[in-house]
Formats: sequence, structure tokens, C-alpha cells
Amino acid sequence: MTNAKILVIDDNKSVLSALEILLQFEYKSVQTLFNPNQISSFPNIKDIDIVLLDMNFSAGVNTGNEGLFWLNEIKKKSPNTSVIMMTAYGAVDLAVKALKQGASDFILKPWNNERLLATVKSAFELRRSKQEINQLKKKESSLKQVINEDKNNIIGNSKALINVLNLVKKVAKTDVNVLITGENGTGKELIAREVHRLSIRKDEVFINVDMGSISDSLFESELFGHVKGSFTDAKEDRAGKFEAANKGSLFLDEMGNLSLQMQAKLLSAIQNKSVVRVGSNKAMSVDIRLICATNCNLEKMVDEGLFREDLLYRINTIHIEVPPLREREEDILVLADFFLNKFASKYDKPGLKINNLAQEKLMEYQWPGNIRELQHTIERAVILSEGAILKPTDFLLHAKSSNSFETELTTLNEMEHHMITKALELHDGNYSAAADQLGVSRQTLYNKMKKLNK
Ligand SMILES: Nc1ncnc2c1ncn2[C@@H]1O[C@H](COP(=O)(O)OP(=O)(O)OP(=O)(O)O)[C@@H](O)[C@H]1O
Repeated sequence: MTNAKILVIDDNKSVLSALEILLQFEYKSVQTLFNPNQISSFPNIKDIDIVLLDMNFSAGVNTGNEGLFWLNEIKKKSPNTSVIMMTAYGAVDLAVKALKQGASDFILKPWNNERLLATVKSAFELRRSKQEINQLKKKESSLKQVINEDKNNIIGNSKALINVLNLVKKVAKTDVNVLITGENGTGKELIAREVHRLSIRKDEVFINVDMGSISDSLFESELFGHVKGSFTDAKEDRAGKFEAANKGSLFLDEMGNLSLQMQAKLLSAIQNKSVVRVGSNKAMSVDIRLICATNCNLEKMVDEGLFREDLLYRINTIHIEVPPLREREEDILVLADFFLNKFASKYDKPGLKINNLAQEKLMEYQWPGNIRELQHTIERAVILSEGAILKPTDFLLHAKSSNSFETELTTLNEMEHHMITKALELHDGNYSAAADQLGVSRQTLYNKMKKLNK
């Protein structure tokens, strides 16, 4: 027995009782109305799943207009109830009119029992699917809201960041493909989400794919989907990321890690604006806004034959470069404060402050890992802190360098040589100041320089 509520409205009592008997075998609740005027006072019409509605009520009149009138009344009170029209004077144009005005289907009298039951059954299934779709839509939109609220907290007021955000504002609405470059941890993903949030697609999904973590063998299935049985682990049909992002934005991170073979497959999907699931031969069109990101120099990779030039042209209609944190010093303490508050509340340590010396230490550091490193450094300091004031020793920083020359130094002598040169440059050749900065006496500095033949 199906758990559905049916209402039959007809001015012929023998029709009402025949349908009541027939439908009661299949459906849990069957109610009848002899006079359609009772619709307005009918309790809980919104709970009714299916209405079977006669088209002609006044004796002698058979234009069907009464039925259309009551159809509208029911739809006004309960838009999601399915209404099946019944008439003894079946005419295609009347059926089309009723369907156009929102009826789900049409039955001719005298009816065939089996056909009538099949019509009611499919109308009920349609109603159930519509209810599920509505619920899913509500869920989806609240999830999207959570995602958008959570991720778009771009902190900082440096000129470099403001320039980036201004560019984002300009390009977001245009729907062109965007390439975001910058060192690791500079906030490329955050910028990509901002492009989406300010775009015409903001109410649709933002799908994020880390290209660096997808193996060549799973690339097509992950991005384009697969059909059941197309390979051993394909237990059921699955949509790929392109399909999932349809109507929204697709963010492809770590683009520099793609093999040439994968680049070719990606290019074809982008060019054709369609994908073919693995194991299928049917192309499905997709409407996506592509946002790509990388910390690699793709132009250089093109010169070296490691990246396809045609793919680069496709993805970088607009190029946004996110500057490293060391080039936007004004943001360091603002971000540090932001993360301090965030983690102080997360770890229940209210009122934490960073003292001046510690602030200086944070300002002087080069932040090779950029904002992600700053975030982790503050989190670690908050977790390990014992007092309310965070001091320099609370911040564990790596050697003060991020530049490749320094990280390439291999011997202690090379390192000493480099540090002494840097200190002298910084203090315009003043030995005492340089020695002070290096934490050695003036004499030790002389001795070391002699040893290094400086
Ligand atoms: N301006 C900012 N304000 C607040 N948080 C930021 C900002 N920029 C980056 N972050 C945070 O720093 C972390 C790293 O940012 P994100 O993942 O966007 O960087 P990325 O450049 O994409 O890194 P990767 O290249 O490693 O993928 C994230 O937790 C992000 O929320």
C-alpha cells in the first residue's frame, strides 16, 4: 500500500464511489468531494499528493472551463499537489490547455482501471521526485552559503593585495578563464573563491581539484567521470568534476604538475566545452568557468617543452599574480592579529597579545611559506603559549631566508661567507654593526673574514 493522499472531486456520486473503491486498494488515504466549492474550505489541501479533478461540474455545460478554474484554485493553494484532469468529453485541445495550466495528466471517462492506476502512480512518483529535488535544492543552497561565508575572509590592506582584489573585481563578472599564479601559501585558492563569489555564477558550485594529487591513470575518470563497468573499480556510474561543476566554477589547482598526456585531454575538454565519461561514447556539454592556479612558471615550462602552449593560451585569458607575503609587509601584522584571534578563540586562550619584539621578529622574517606558514606559526605559538603575552621565543621560525641562493648553499663556510657579506651590505660596511647583528664580537668577525679570505 502506497503512503499517499488522494482526493477525488466529481459531481457524479457513482464516479466518486467507484474511484474510491478502486484507489483504496493501492493508496492509504482516499477522500472524495461532491462539490468543488468545498475546495476552499478543505482542510490541509497542501498535504494532498494527487487530486483527480472532473472538468465539468454544472449540468449541461461541458466547456471544461469549470475544471480549469478549479485546477487554478488548487494550484494557488498547493502548487506542489499533482492534479489529474478527468473528462467524458475528451478533446486534445482541452487536455493541452489543462497541462499548460499545471495539470500533471489527463484521463478520459469511461476509464480503464489499469490505465487510471498507472496514471495516478506516475503522477505520484513525479510529485515525490519534485519534493526530493526541492529538498536537495534547499540543502545545496545552504551548503553553498556556508562555503562562501567560510572561505572569503581575505585579510590585508597592502597596496599589492588591494591591486589584486581590484583586478579580481574587474574580471570576476566577465566569465573569462583566469590563471592565478604565486608562491605556495600566498592565497591563490582564496583568490579563486573570490573570483567565483563575485561572478554571475556565485549561486552555483565552486569545485576544487588538486591536479597534483591525481594520478595519470585516474585523471580521466576523476575529471570526466565514468560509466559502470568501464574498469575494475567502476562499480557504478559517476560524474566527473567537470560535470559536477556545470553552471559553476571549476578550480584546477597545481596546474604545473600535469603530464603532457593529461594536458592534451584537458585541452580537448576545454576546447569542446564537453566531456565523455570513461567507457561511454556520448559527449556531454558542460558550462563552466575555469579558474586555474599554479606556483610554476608556465611560460618557462612552455619554452622547455613541459607545458602545451595552446593549453596555456586557453587558461590564461586573464592572469592574476598573487605577491608573496614578503612583498606586502603591511599585511604581516594584520594577518598575525587575525590568526591570533582565530586560534585564541579556537584553543580557548582569550586576551593573547604579541609583544613588540615578537612583532619585529615576524616583520623581519621572509616567510618562504607565505600566509600558510604565518598561520601555522601563530597557531603553534598559541597552543604552546603559557602567558598572555607572546614573546619572540614563542615563534619558531626557520632560517631567515627564502631566496634560492641561500637554500642552495651547501657548506658551513659558504653559509658564513654569505651571512657576513649580507650583514656588511646591510650596515654599509660598518664592522661593529655587522658583528652585532651576527651575534659575534668584532674580533671574531675579523678572524672569520680572514679565514674566508674576504
Ligand atoms: N589574505 C588572506 N587572509 C586570510 N587568510 C589567508 C589569506 N591568504 C591566504 N590565507 C590562508 O592561508 C592558507 C593558504 O592559502 P591558499 O590555500 O589559498 O594558498 P595557495 O596559494 O592556494 O597555496 P598552494 O599553492 O599551496 O595551494 C589558507 O588557510 C588561507 O585561508
